[in-house]
Amino acid sequence: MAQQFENILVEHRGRVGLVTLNRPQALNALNKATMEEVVAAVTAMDADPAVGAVVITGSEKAFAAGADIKEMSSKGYVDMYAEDWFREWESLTRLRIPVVAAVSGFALGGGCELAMMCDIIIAGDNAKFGQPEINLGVIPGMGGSQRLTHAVGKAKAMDMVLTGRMMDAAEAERAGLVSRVVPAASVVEEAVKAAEVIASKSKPAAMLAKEAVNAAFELGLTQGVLFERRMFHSLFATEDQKEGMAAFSEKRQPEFKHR
Ligand SMILES: CC(C)=CC(=O)SCCNC(=O)CCNC(=O)[C@H](O)C(C)(C)COP(=O)(O)OP(=O)(O)OC[C@H]1O[C@@H](n2cnc3c(N)ncnc32)[C@H](O)[C@@H]1OP(=O)(O)O
Repeated sequence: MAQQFENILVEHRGRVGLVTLNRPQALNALNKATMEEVVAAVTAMDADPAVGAVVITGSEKAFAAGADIKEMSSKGYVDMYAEDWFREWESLTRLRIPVVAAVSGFALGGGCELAMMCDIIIAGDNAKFGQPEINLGVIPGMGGSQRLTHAVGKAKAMDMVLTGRMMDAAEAERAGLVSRVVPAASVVEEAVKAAEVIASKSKPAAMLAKEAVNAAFELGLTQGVLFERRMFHSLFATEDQKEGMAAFSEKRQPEFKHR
């Protein structure tokens, strides 16, 4: 049963939390109220032992067409700086459970940046990614210049950020921005299936796997490999490691307790 908020829908499908952006009149443009609702919903899911993974999605026409241009157009520098616009979004990058973005249609500006804050992007074949802020006389402000460059490299990131052009789903997959492309009509179903697979694993292992992969963006190779090894060692303190390895030897499926 979906719970309806002003700008989002929240539901739980087994161990998967599903957040659907729901501002169709503005192509899911990310105003402050939407942002607050998304952050509150996913933060609650992150803290819920019964949730093993989260899916964030939009509509078939738009995942999100960016930050809400109308909301910020009259702001001045002091407003933007003093209110530290977009700082709240950073909490999404501190979520410890895996997050899958199911992207159909437009994922532009803040919409593309929101998708890139997720751990996996599953794109519908109608998806269009872009950082068109240059057309508005500004630049990305929610991490786009950094995360896009990490994802697709300097050549494509410069092309997109400087020209404002959109990348379709096939190009985004070739460039390494998205993990999979599926028919647009089944993007949520496919993302939930992927999230269900993740949520069926040992939760401590999945959380540490996410932390280890993300460490590759922050640490050098030697430190990153050491970090991974220590995390690997730490999992031998879990019941799930005993269960996973016993299940292998006994030729059965593991029953993880997420402990
Ligand atoms: C995070 C940072 C730092 C910055 C940003 O994200 S800035 C925003 C970047 N995004 C954009 O520049 C995209 C803006 N939108 C478009 O270019 C177009 O809407 C479109 C290409 C995505 C779709 O065009 P289409 O003709 O199909 O639809 P529209 O009639 O243009 O839009 C429908 C409805 O939605 C409103 N809309 C769309 N995007 C935004 C937005 N980012 N902020 C506020 N409102 C938006 C659009 O105005 C229209 O509503 P009205 O008919 O009431 O004007």
